[in-house]
Amino acid sequence: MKKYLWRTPSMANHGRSLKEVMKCTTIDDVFSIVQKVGDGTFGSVHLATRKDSTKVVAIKSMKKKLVKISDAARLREVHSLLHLSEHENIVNIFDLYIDQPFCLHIVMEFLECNLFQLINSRRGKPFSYNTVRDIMSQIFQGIGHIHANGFFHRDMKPENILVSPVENSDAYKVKIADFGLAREIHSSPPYTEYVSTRWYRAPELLLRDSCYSCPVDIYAAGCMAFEVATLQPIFPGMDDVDQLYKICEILGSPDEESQNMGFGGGGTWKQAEKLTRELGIILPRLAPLNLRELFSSPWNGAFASMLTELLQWNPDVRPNARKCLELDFFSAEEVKVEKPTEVKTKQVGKVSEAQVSIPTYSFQNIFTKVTLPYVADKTGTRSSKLYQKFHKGITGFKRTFQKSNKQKKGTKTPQPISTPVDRPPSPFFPVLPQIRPSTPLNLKLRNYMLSSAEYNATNKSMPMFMETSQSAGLSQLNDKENRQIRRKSTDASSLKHFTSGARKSVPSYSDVETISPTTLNDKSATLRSSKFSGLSNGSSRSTAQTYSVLLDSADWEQTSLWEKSSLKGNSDAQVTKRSLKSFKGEEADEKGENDSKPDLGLRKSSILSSNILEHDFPDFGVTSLADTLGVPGLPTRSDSHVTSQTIS
Ligand SMILES: Nc1ncnc2c1ncn2[C@@H]1O[C@H](COP(=O)(O)OP(=O)(O)OP(=O)(O)O)[C@@H](O)[C@H]1O
Repeated sequence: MKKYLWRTPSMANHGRSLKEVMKCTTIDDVFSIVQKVGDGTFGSVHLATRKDSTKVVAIKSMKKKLVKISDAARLREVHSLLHLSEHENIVNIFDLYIDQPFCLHIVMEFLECNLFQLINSRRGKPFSYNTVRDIMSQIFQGIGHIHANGFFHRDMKPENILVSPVENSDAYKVKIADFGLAREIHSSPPYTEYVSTRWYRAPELLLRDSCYSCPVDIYAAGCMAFEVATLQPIFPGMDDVDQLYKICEILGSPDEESQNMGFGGGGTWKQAEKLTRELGIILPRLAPLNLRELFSSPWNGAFASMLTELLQWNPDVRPNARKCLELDFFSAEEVKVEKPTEVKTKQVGKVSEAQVSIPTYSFQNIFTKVTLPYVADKTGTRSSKLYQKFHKGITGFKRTFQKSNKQKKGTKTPQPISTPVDRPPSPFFPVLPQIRPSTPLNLKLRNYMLSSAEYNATNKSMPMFMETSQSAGLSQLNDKENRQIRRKSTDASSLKHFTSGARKSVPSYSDVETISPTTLNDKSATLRSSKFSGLSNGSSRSTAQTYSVLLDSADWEQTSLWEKSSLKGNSDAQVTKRSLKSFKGEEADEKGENDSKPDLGLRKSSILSSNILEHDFPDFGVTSLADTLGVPGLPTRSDSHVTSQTIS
């Protein structure tokens, strides 16, 4: 069947409406598809060339078919693209095409990779101070333009920032892409509460405030600034609860008492109390870490101050994009550094008694154990290589694999480290093994786990994170299925409330609920009691200690092996697998019930809440479960959770 296309007139003049679409020829007549360069929740992106010229473009083909042509105008992405004027830090759109079964194609300028791929390609080698500044400045200029045009993006994350190296320089051209969630500032709230990717989700979104606006983009930019400088995410939460906990650990809790216990935290935010009460959760009371103390020079100056400004709990006090560009970080004179400055962090001294232990926040640790057999390019310049290869007519790029100089004769060639399962290998850069993020939480959890083992050995009950007996916490807001799961778990359990301000006996949490494993009559109880039976008697302490030592060693291969063997013979292996599948939303997918991929994070959060074990010990629980199935047990970046792309 011959497919016809409709296309808009040139997008050079923005502000046109889709009524002007024109019927034209088939897409194959216009473009030659070279290869796939990206795959997101809503669209797959291909590198292509126009047949009538050598022009290189990227074509994003939306996965969901339109029912009728006019539906295209209702898509957020199209709506915002049609209304945004051109800007050098916003990806430029050339044309929109709709073919006959009403599939929408967005033809746009092609950039070599996204910021996440660029960060990965650094293989642990930090960008220079000036490069970080340049990248962030372009991001803020782009955000400023979006906001000035009356929109906010709502899904700022490294994957949605496109980057191309500038020829003959170590600078990058940076452009914001993916307006699939963009919303008009002056549209009336309430807005969808569940938007944006978790790691970059602002506190107001995490706490389900339905009246949010541009500051969500500023907060996300703050998270990205940290990531560009340190090459690792600042808050890699495994679910929404874990996300909030990680934020509290670094920014301190948003109440006055906690903020007064340290310096340079995320400030106070009165609204948090109301929102948490409505959600039925209690935030842990943690003192802030002083971001300035985390970094070494020159990062501990204007850069750390900028982070403190951007990552504020209260959205109303976060600076707008224009003010961000006026911050010292951008206005200071160029920092002359011969070599890229490593973002080294040092151990922070005790801030207050409220913090049981303040961990060493060392970025160095996570890089030392990883062998990296891939090389990107001997010269380090990628742009020219890409275009050279491209123009020679090579349609696919093979990753180069080089023998290490240090390799001894006769030893085996190191094998490439497998790439993360949720991310296709980048065609341009080597994809590095997913490096286990290291935040203070890991260490805290270790301490918590050990102390909990000790605690449980005497009390024979498990602490439950953050939920009150009256509420189902964050999970309560989720879909019917999750409410059922929650009810099952709550009904079956006898919840007993006890408060313990003594964080030394049950570390990390101020208000803790206990739930007896013996009274839980569901799968999660079986799972949990079998999994943690070890922790409540003497022998299991050594298991926890072994695990702790392994984690300390940062030898993830050994740790993973140990985790696997510790699960061996577990009669609940099937339940475990099912549990993981359901938290990944796979069961629903298999049944075709999860078409629009709604609320995976909440689903996960909810199921984790009902299973409790992963909540209490994310490292212990989730990593083991995931490794059993052969998938990385890390919080994944792939969960961009949105309910709908159409304008409601
Ligand atoms: N213009 C472009 N040039 C090069 N690569 C691109 C371009 N646009 C998108 N990509 C690549 O494709 C990936 C997916 O694109 P995009 O984020 O627009 O899709 P999506 O379905 O909206 O994703 P998400 O799951 O974040 O909603 C990006 O992360 C990027 O790597």
